[in-house]
Amino acid sequence: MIKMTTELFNKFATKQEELDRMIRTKFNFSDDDWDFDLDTKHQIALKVEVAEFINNCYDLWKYWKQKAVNPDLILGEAVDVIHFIHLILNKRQLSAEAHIAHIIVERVRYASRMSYADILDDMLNSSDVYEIYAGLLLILDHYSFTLEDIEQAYDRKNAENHARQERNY
Ligand SMILES: O=c1ccn([C@H]2C[C@H](O)[C@@H](COP(=O)(O)O)O2)c(=O)[nH]1
Repeated sequence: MIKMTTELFNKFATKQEELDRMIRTKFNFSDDDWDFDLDTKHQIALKVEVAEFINNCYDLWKYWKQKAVNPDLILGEAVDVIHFIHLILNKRQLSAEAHIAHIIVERVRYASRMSYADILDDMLNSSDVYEIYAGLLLILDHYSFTLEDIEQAYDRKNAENHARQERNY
């Protein structure tokens, strides 16, 4: 079972804030723009990444497809979801411990669920970042990814996001 640690949660929160601060400065957004005006756009971004993640976990729901899933693509989409989750959570004034407690509540709720498809369905329909985070970690665990895999993939994508902005992609 993947268990998010306070240490890794804080690391993601900090690296996300560094990336987002650079993007805010580059595109001249005030803190208020970020917290309020851009909120809808952040919600859209999260939903789109969740859908892309689910589309790559197709062996859990595309009963008509036999091709093996691509673990690298699944992990890559998962860390895009994690970027936008931490972007949104950074707007809330809560400790890492409090955030993790919310994730655990959702994980326990999922434990009574029937299938992984039910979890994906919940993630797709949810606007609750804790529910999405808990579902994501359960699905990644199902594919045998570890917390270390997630950390490495996040670090790689975070560096790529900085590089993309440097070259104005
Ligand atoms: O304010 C932002 C905007 C984008 N991203 C990151 C999250 C994803 O890893 C990636 C998605 O970008 P596209 O591939 O959808 O362009 O950008 C942020 O972290 N903060």
